[in-house]
Amino acid sequence: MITVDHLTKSYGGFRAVDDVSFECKPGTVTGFLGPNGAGKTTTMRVMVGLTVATSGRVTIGRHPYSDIPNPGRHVGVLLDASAQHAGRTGREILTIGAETMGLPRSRVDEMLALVSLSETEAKRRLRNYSLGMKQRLGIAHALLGDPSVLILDEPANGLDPAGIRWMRDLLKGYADRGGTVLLSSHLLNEVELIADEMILIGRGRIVAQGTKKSLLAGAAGAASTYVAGTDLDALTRHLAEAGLEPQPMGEGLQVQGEPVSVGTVAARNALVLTELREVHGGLEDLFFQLTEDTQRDELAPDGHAVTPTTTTGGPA
Ligand SMILES: Nc1ncnc2c1ncn2[C@@H]1O[C@H](COP(=O)(O)OP(=O)(O)OP(=O)(O)O)[C@@H](O)[C@H]1O
Repeated sequence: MITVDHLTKSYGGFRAVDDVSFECKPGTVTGFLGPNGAGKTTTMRVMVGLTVATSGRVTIGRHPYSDIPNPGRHVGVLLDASAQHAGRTGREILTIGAETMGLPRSRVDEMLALVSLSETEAKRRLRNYSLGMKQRLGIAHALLGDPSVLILDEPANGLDPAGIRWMRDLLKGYADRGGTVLLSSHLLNEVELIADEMILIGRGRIVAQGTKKSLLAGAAGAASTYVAGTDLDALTRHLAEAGLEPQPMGEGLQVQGEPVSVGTVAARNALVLTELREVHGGLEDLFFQLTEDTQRDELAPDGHAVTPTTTTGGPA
């Protein structure tokens, strides 16, 4: 169980994470979603003791990460797949991790097999790894100590579609065996497929959280209708008169209203329809809806991005 309790992290006067609270439960994959700069990495860095919180706290299994002896045996962490010595081979990186945690060498071979890195690839130096290979190695490193909690920052970054499917199955299997997974992403459709629970963050604050179903159910106005017919001009006119705001979409129209309202307008005016279906905004639409006023980068009148005032000196 990961518990984030009223966590705030400020850099100077700028709040990168602003009073954030949530829990990640055993047996579930929690997706931590937000646009660039929303505060995901900062939250995860505080979780694993790399950044000191300004206020609030994070515990993993009721203990702060820094109090956990031999933490790699309890918490698997992947924050930056490139943050390893570029001159070491994949096998060397895993071997050092195994030695540090007091694990047998055989664990290295097991992990290489699990993430499908071949013997030849394992002998290559990290600087010659592709991004996807680095991610696989990072996941192997996170799983090395057979932890019960996984904290992964953008683990799908750089994976090809087959790699994403592989990771999805891996993490789902891990959660099904009782593991706790927190993974961040700004690519919502990836997380949508993996996560049981979602936490949406924008500008350092949580804007929504819950299961995918409950989030979509709570999204006002997410559903609209797609309609096409033999006389699109007449259809557009009658739908507009009925206040249904038709907009061209593909071969037909997208309408703000239920299919039954659209069908009724068509029937009253003897219009032939060739298609009529509800259009659901996915999680992505919901995400944009919820974060549209929390986008971190605003444009100055001259078109240059205005970035918040931050301080970078001193310990993070
Ligand atoms: N050491 C630091 N000093 C000053 N500002 C920082 C520092 N670390 C992070 N920030 C700022 O905090 C905000 C949150 O950054 P963070 O890396 O947590 O975002 P993120 O949600 O992980 O974004 P991304 O999806 O781009 O990785 C950003 O505006 C960032 O510039």
